[in-house]
Amino acid sequence: MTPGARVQAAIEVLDGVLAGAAAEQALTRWARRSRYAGSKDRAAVRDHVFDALRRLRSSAWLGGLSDMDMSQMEGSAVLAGTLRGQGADLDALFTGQGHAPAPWDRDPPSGVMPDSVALDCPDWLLPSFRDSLGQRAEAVLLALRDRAPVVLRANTQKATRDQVAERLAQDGVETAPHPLSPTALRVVGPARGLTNLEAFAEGLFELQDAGSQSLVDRVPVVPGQRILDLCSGGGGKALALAARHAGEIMAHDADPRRMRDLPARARRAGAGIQIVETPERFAPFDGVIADVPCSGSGSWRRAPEAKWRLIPERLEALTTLQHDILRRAVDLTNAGGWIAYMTCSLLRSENEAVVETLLSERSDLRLDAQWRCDPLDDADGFHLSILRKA
Ligand SMILES: C[S@@+](CC[C@H](N)C(=O)[O-])C[C@H]1O[C@@H](n2cnc3c(N)ncnc32)[C@H](O)[C@@H]1O
Repeated sequence: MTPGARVQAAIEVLDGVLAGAAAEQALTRWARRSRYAGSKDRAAVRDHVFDALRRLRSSAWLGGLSDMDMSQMEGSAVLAGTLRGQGADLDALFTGQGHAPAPWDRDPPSGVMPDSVALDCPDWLLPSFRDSLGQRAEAVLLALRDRAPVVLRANTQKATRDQVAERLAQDGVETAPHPLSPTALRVVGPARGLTNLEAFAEGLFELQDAGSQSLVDRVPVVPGQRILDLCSGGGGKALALAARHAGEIMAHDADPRRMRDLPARARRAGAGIQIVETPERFAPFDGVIADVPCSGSGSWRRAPEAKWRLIPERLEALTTLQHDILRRAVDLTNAGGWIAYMTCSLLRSENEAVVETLLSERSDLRLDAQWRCDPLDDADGFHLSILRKA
């Protein structure tokens, strides 16, 4: 495909996303009906779509649209604005020749771009970001407009981080140690096809953000403890814990389908993780990880459409669920045990506020530690509170 044809394909995918389709599904559907597209074409179209979604509001503005709801935007204007923001030569891409889009001549609106447009933040969320992050808020919002780094977790159950780095180097993948975790390796340069490597099949590494690894590093587990991962999903946290904990680890999720990859991942990693349907039957636990569902605002670089789909009612419902799950985690923990409350959110209302409410309700709990990171640490945004039950 020519560069212009890739842009046109991305515009069509974006139009679907703006009309309400999930980005991954819209991309898959396009790839299915575009058998002529090779892997480089698919990667280029994907990059265009995700670059545009990370900077949706400012791109629409730069493409000549006034500030408007995403459902009213046109993919062509959004992508023209994204490319304009990247300094691309629009005349060379929007040629109207072959499969390339028609020439683009709309200028950005006159006047100053409003703050929330320039920061690519929904209006209603900007005060919460400022309240949650203080002086870091604007820099973090700007960082959320860029691509996330690709970071691996060396599976230290099988090899040291240096050995994994060396093995990857032999396969042409250059990495550098990430300062946030002793298991984290940041991929330097192109990062496609990592999961096709033999080193991956052998369980030498997993893809996992450095912040996520650092959360698990900070869990106060001691040898022999019996641990529950209450919201296990694909098992990212449970697998990271298993690499450093020789003790029983159980995994649960309200939606068992979310755990379907966990047995294969655990086998590959050489980890023993038991999936349990009713954790209460095995309670009490020495430690419970509650990696609760959240806005995902800390990982909007990886799932940028979530930023635009979040609405106040959904955030409120999530906060209620977070309270409920944390209460359950406390009930599942034995006296003297710990609860690790985790989110990939940057918002106080999902993090400190949830923990403060619980502490005000329960006199048998104390807060042992709190930690957070954000994209300015070269990681996704995460929160961790370690609670101890008396
Ligand atoms: C942030 S994700 C977990 C990510 C996972 N721990 C990892 O590191 O890969 C949150 C998970 O919580 C699950 N969940 C939602 N409501 C729940 C509930 N009431 N109890 C337990 N799990 C729940 C969701 O299905 C989702 O898989």
